[in-house]
Amino acid sequence: MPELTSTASRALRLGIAGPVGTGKSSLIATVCSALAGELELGVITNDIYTDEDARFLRSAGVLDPDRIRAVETGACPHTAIRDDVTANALAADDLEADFAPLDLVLIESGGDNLTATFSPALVDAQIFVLDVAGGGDVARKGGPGIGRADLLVVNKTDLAPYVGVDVPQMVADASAARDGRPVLALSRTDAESVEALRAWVLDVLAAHREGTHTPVDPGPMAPHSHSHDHDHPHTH
Ligand SMILES: Nc1nc2c(ncn2[C@@H]2O[C@H](COP(=O)(O)OP(=O)(O)OP(=O)(O)O)[C@@H](O)[C@H]2O)c(=O)[nH]1
Repeated sequence: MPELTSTASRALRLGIAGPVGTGKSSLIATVCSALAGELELGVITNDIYTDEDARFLRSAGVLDPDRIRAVETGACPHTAIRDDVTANALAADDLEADFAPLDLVLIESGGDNLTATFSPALVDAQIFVLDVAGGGDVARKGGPGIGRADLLVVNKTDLAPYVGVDVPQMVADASAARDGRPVLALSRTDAESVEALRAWVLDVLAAHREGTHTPVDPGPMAPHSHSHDHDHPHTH
């Protein structure tokens, strides 16, 4: 049985979760562009049956393609980040062994559900990503990731005028749902917001290294069913 790396000595493991299409892969590309000059980075993607997200990130040219690994999760992508994290933990350990010493490993969830969260056994901190195109109301509806992820990102703010969303109101609603935990309005086209994301990541990394950062469990996802798995439709 391979020995898992101790949390004290290893890279910060940062999970990125959120519904399909909210911009998780793009956010990872943005973080890599912003930090690749100063940190040693690795990326793990989770897809149901493909390595599509890993291929997108490799083609983005923001990181050595060998530092981007794909975990194919099968029918329940949230299981691999929450219930049995072995495949992801081993992929992170492999990346760290191959490119030692790494500072930061970003892990993208498969993201088929509004309430998917990472286990604190896999990641030290997690970002939950919403976008303005999903509507201003979604932040108010809550859920474990929206309520208790270490950072909530309201993404694609450049699209707000086109979808009729009031970004300050959406951020205020999200902040209220989070009891003051941080909320960041982000667009990859807004340099100031990208700088704020970079600063947040560096703050968490500094706390991780000092041993003052405590991983938090946002809580389990809501009961749900999988209709996309035609051979084995199921609820859990
Ligand atoms: N306008 C705008 N579009 C964005 C931004 N970030 C991402 N997108 C676009 O949103 C779409 C989805 O982005 P992805 O990064 O693939 O989203 P994802 O959450 O990784 O998607 P899945 O992996 O399918 O769950 C793509 O067309 C991106 O180009 C942004 O800041 N502004």
